[in-house]
Amino acid sequence: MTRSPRVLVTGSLGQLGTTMVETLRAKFGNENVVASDIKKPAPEKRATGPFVYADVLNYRALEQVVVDYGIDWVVHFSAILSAAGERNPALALNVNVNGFQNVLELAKNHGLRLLSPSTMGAFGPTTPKDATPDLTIMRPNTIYGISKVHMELLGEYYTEKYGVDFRSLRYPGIISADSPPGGGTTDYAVDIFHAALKDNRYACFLKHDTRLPMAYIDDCIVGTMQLLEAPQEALTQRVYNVHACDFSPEELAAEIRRMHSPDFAIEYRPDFRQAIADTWPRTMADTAARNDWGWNPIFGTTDIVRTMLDKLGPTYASVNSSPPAPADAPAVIAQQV
Ligand SMILES: NC(=O)C1=CN([C@@H]2O[C@H](COP(=O)(O)OP(=O)(O)OC[C@H]3O[C@@H](n4cnc5c(N)ncnc54)[C@H](O)[C@@H]3O)[C@@H](O)[C@H]2O)C=CC1
Ligand SMILES: CC(=O)[C@H](N)C(=O)O
Repeated sequence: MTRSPRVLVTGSLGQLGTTMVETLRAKFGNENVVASDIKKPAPEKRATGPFVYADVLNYRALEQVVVDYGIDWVVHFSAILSAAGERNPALALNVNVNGFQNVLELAKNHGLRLLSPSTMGAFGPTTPKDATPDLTIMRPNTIYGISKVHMELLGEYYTEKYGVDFRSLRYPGIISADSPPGGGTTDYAVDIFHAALKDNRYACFLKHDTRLPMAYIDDCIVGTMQLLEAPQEALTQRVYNVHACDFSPEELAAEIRRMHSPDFAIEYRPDFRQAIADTWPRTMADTAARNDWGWNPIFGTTDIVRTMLDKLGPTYASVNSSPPAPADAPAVIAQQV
């Protein structure tokens, strides 16, 4: 392909889609990246390039976008995450299974490259928890995990049977200051920064010692671009573990105390998300991703904490220094963060 690929991003208004669209547009040109979701974009997002309202459950609507815009590649980010999925398993099953099947059929029928991320949540309680390999026991007990195993296997099947260029990475929890998380078990690792800067205290929904794999958004997006652009012949498998760092809530809180405030207070009130986290790996082995297409994350826990505090700090500094809002004014925090 000599011209820039034309890329469709589903779920473009979610936590990862927001940054992925910006990155793709910077690389391939605004007009070559079509953002889509079932929400209304803010005017500033709409201004940077094409946006279409498209439900991934509607095959014809997706196909029309592919035909109208001459799409070559699809980055499929529409999904219902782990905690939201346990709240509404029927919705998660529908979006994650039927939505993915639609996108996969589209890739088959129109010769598209398809990147659809998986997750550490595709592993389950009987999976080895440390240095979890790419190939191991996968018997998740969340609807999110079950739907992602289905996605991985079906993608591989379409590659084998129909030659679809399907690619996937099993992300750890992703931490970003730029867009809010969408209903996952690792959301605490974003929420904690907002709470630290706003109130200097946080009530964590996971236990103090729950160690999970994590990555900063910049590493996540760089790695996703690397896999998306890798030559077919470099890929020895279709689905890759990626790991950047791992920590527990108490370790994260200690770093926040060190870098932000020694008085930062955290209490632990585990809820239903603890049972989900308990089934996930503590660390993942990602040698194949490093060897095949150059996965090489640079943000460790300390870097993440410093970056999150630096990026979010100014917003809260201005909020905290504002005069008290009148009782009937809308919440400033909700508007700005
Ligand atoms: N954020 C994270 O920590 C991780 C994310 N992932 C995966 O990365 C992908 C993106 O995740 P996030 O951006 O965090 O999710 P998110 O929940 O922030 O965004 C998902 C987007 O999908 C859209 N969506 C939902 N139903 C739809 C439908 N029927 N049609 C079209 N769009 C629909 C939502 O409106 C939302 O904007 C997902 O596949 C997720 O499983 C995997 C591991 C970690
Ligand atoms: C790890 C994920 O897939 C996501 N962040 C979630 O917690 O559901």
